[in-house]
Amino acid sequence: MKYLHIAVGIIRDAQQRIFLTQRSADSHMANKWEFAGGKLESGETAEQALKRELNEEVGIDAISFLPFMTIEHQFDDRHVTIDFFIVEEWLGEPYGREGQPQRWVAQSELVAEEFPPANAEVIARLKASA
Ligand SMILES: Nc1nc2c([nH]c(=O)n2[C@@H]2O[C@H](COP(=O)(O)OP(=O)(O)OP(=O)(O)O)[C@@H](O)[C@H]2O)c(=O)[nH]1
Ligand SMILES: [Mg+2]
Repeated sequence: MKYLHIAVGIIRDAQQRIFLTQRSADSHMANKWEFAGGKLESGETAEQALKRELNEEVGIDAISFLPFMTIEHQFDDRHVTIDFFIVEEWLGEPYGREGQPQRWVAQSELVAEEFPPANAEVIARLKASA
């Protein structure tokens, strides 16, 4: 069993829209929509990994972010711990820097089934507070 620690950013603009990217066809949870982020490298804190991943994947420099929730999820082949952060201040304009499809969605219109199952509780909480 693989144990992964992941940091992801829920990038939210002033109109309460959230920036999503689509996972590639050959990745775990292929074609699902996601919040940008990825695995902590050795020696990194979740905050450091978040900043690095947001720069690599969506081309922004995160200026301020707050912990939103931490989820543990058991997939068939891996156990993940995901630290979700709300990101509301950044430099640059987010885009799919690795060529991945992107879109902005109103927080109230997020659809849980479009994301990996590990995200269910996060989506429910975001919609409840929209
Ligand atoms: N980035 C991201 N990963 C998620 C989310 N929800 C979720 O279950 N995951 C899972 O968490 C893991 C994150 O890995 P990743 O593929 O983004 O990691 P990474 O950017 O370091 O990728 P790499 O090692 O392929 O370069 C995957 O198993 C992915 O399916 C989410 O909202 N965002
Ligand atoms: Mg990633």
